Amino acid sequence: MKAVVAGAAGGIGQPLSLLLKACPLVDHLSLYDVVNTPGVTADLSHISSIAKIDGYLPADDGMKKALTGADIVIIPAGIPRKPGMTRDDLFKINAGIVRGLIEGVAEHCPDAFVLVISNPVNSTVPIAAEVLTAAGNFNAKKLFGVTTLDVVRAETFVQAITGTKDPAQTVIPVIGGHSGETIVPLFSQAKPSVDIPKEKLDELTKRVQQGGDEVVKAKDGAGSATLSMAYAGYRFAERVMQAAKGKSGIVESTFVYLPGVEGGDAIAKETGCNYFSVPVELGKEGAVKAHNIIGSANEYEKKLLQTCYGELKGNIEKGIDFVKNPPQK
Ligand SMILES: NC(=O)C1=CN([C@@H]2O[C@H](COP(=O)(O)OP(=O)(O)OC[C@H]3O[C@@H](n4cnc5c(N)ncnc54)[C@H](O)[C@@H]3O)[C@@H](O)[C@H]2O)C=CC1
Ligand SMILES: O=C([O-])CC(=O)C(=O)O
Repeated sequence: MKAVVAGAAGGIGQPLSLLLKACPLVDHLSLYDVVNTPGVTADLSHISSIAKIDGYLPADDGMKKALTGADIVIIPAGIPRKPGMTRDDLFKINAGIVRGLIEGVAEHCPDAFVLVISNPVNSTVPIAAEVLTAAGNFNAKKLFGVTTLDVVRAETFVQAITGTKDPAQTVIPVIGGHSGETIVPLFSQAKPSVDIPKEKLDELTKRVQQGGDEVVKAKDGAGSATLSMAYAGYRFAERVMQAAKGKSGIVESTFVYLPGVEGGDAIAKETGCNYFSVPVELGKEGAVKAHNIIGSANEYEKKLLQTCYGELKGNIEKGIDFVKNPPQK
């Protein structure tokens, strides 16, 4: 299993690379960034784990060297938010960064699983799909927008109510997109079920929707969530790798191109969105089945979903348009 982190020297990239270096599922870890990869690579190379490690800068065909032979590419490259910004404000810079990296994926490792962390995820995943389609090798089963941090936050924040010892034992689907009101936690579908007092539900839901803002505000100009994102990104990557190696029964909420995944068409029809985060069953080939749990949402959640659809559709169209009608320089 060769794993690549693109944006490896950044706030997310470094701790994510650390977790992957220590992961027994990874045989070879390649780091890619436009700055500082030699230092991060040298540092991690002293860790006595299985994974062999190398790192590259753009010079001397660095992207090609990093991506060639990759089985999984995780992308946290791009600028993070500062207070007062929305994720959509990152589009101008990050859209081009993701497009460039995905062009590299299409050329050097078209069969790899691709996990997009770079914001705005609601638009960068459609960008990735369009670039891969234009290159003639888009496989929707292998392209994922990483929305695991929303799930991790829901698990964590609900603990104040459930009082469970281990928050990760409560599974809460978080569906929709990855920004503000497009993030829809379905606490009614928690397993085991949780009983949330009516007066606390709104506050809890908003905290999950605005979890990113909470960290941006606390970091006060020094960026957004990096450590919790590295944890969440690693958790999702680990599950994709476990499924690829044959482990069955893994289901994770992730942002996928619905028409390309079994069971996705009905969800796309119902939501009017071709890209949506839903619980997805993972297998050797990637996303093998999208679970439609929208019908089970309660009235409160259905209202949240109605708000989600309109904004998400606009974000998706913006990403598609960026590739189909590139802005003039
Ligand atoms: N999906 C999610 O849940 C989350 C997404 N994010 C997003 O992740 C992205 C990264 O955040 P941070 O690590 O905090 O930012 P950062 O600025 O600390 O790191 C980004 C890294 O990307 C590198 N980079 C820039 N252009 C590149 C290119 N063309 N090729 C390779 N590397 C390139 C930079 O040199 C830098 O090292 C942001 O867009 C942020 O909004 C952050 C938290 C959660
Ligand atoms: O809020 C941000 O900009 C970073 C992010 O996506 C998150 O923490 O969920």
